[in-house]
Amino acid sequence: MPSAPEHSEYRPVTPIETLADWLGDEVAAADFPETKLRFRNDRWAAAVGLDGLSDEEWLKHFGRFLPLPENLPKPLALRYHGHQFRVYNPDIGDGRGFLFAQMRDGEERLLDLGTKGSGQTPWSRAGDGRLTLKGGLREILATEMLEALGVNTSKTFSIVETGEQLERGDEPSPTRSAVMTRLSHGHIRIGTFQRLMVLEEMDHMAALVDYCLTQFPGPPPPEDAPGRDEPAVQLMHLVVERLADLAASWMVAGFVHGVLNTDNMNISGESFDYGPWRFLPKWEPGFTAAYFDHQGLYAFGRQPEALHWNCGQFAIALRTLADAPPLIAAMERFGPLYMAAVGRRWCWRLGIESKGLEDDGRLVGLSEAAMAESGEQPDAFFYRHRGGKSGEGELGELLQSYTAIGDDHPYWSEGAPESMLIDEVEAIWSAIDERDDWQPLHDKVARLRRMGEAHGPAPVPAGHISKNSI
Ligand SMILES: Nc1ncnc2c1ncn2[C@@H]1O[C@H](COP(=O)(O)OP(=O)(O)OP(=O)(O)O)[C@@H](O)[C@H]1O
Repeated sequence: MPSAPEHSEYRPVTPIETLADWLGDEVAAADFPETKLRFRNDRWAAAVGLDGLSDEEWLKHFGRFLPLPENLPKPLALRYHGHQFRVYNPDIGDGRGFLFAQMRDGEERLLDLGTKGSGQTPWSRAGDGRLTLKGGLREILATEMLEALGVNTSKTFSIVETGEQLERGDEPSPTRSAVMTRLSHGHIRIGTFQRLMVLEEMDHMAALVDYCLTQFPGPPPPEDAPGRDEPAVQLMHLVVERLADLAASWMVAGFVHGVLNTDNMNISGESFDYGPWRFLPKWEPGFTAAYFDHQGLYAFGRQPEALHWNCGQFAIALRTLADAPPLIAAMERFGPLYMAAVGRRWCWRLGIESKGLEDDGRLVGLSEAAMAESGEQPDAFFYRHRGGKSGEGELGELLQSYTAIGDDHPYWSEGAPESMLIDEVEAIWSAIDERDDWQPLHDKVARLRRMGEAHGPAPVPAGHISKNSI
């Protein structure tokens, strides 16, 4: 069973303070016409000592963003650039969000509370700075499902409905508005580094490398890695390790993120920004989530390559601080790390003990072929084969050679796996939209958390922080 952090004391800290002058711009939250509490993540609130807040206090914090945290004078809209669908865009940045507060959890890990839909900033361009309620709902569903499937994801901490009518091209409009608060270890993106490279702010880049190494620590590079004493090289290795594992975790979850731009890549390795995401209805590498992804650039099966490409952009930014060969050596680890992580996580989801790269790789390949041929929905496949059960032919034989980890959670014998297909997402939204009925959402979240309990913690790369330890 995952263990809860030792204590739950809320201690505001702002290690970002020393970088704030050049990393962001102070902004104010929008003055919303109303604030209605729609979702408070009490599980994670307990982990950071905020579960004692009354609903009224909660709304003040996460609807009005008051009082301002003691050490962070004002909310900070963070500056960044990024490659969007491989085209460099220097005009982005937090256009509808800001860093609201920083805390440390019971294990001294940094946690950020960031917002989405909290109003306009210097980076809003033509945007209204708002988030739709449906967008907020989709963030809850994606993060809860992914957390239960062992993905290192940001957490949806709060959704407050804000009483505005928004116009959107991709939702029937006018549509309801919301402000979200997101909990994650950090909000430093690959695009944050790209911006510093383009603006030739080398001192800032070095300071940001130090910040990331200190706040999101991990193991040192392998013994034989060239340049392993260089901070930039160390950070490169950590990001390669994290993103290889992240890519693997999405594949094992059957998840298609949809928008794998470099501004959506967190240095902490956490998955975040859930827009047009989908879970696979069947095993199909070409399955594309975003209606605007006409080339299928971020299709399900291309996600590992997309993250590898993004690591390349990170290396190019760090090239201003380090030589190329050590950065290339780090990049070269992505493929093998990804393969190992897929095998490890595949076995974890099947409830069997890993047998090492070769057998696990074969198991993954045979499973993929079986799903592709039968059209079986991936959640159903993993559930049916849990503990190495079932399976015909070569796959069945191989599965039988694995040792089951032994499951005693009732979830595994109820016969019905949880999934998160688009029809269910739309049905949950319809209940809210048509009848203001939030019960289907709360029921779904409870079932997903139960599935998470049944799975237990996923294997993560050695020495890395994982926030799914509640
Ligand atoms: N309604 C909006 N108003 C202002 N800016 C917006 C709006 N929607 C998106 N943006 C900005 O467009 C860029 C890309 O949007 P994207 O959807 O990737 O980010 P986001 O979802 O707003 O934030 P995050 O990446 O933190 O989840 C970002 O700079 C974002 O702030």
